[in-house]
Amino acid sequence: MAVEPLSQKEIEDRLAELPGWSVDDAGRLTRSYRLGSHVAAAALVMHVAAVQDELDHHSDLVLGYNTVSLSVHTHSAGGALTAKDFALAHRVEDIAPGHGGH
Ligand SMILES: C[C@H](O)[C@H](O)[C@H]1CNC2=NC(N)=NC(=O)C2=N1
Repeated sequence: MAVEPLSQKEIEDRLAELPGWSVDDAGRLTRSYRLGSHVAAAALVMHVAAVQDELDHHSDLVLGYNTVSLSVHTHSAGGALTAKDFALAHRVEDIAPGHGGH
């Protein structure tokens, strides 16, 4: 089933429920987390990767020094933001605190 682009209003409403997340200049949903160590950040990357495979929806996931950054849009919707991007963001929000991510 095709996934539809969200309207600007829908994006704004969904962003309001995701503190820390924003839409970047390229129109991608993005957030960076800070963690207690580089290994803790790497563990979060692995956990997010597993969630992304489960959802069959994948962000660009960047491991830095004690940081993890995600940006995501929906390739199959021509790079628009869709409900799939926000579903992934909520799942990441659920797991990040368990790794000390904030
Ligand atoms: C075949 C597979 O379902 C698709 O390529 C999936 C995989 N992960 C994806 N991730 C993202 N971000 N957008 C997509 O459209 C997408 N499509």
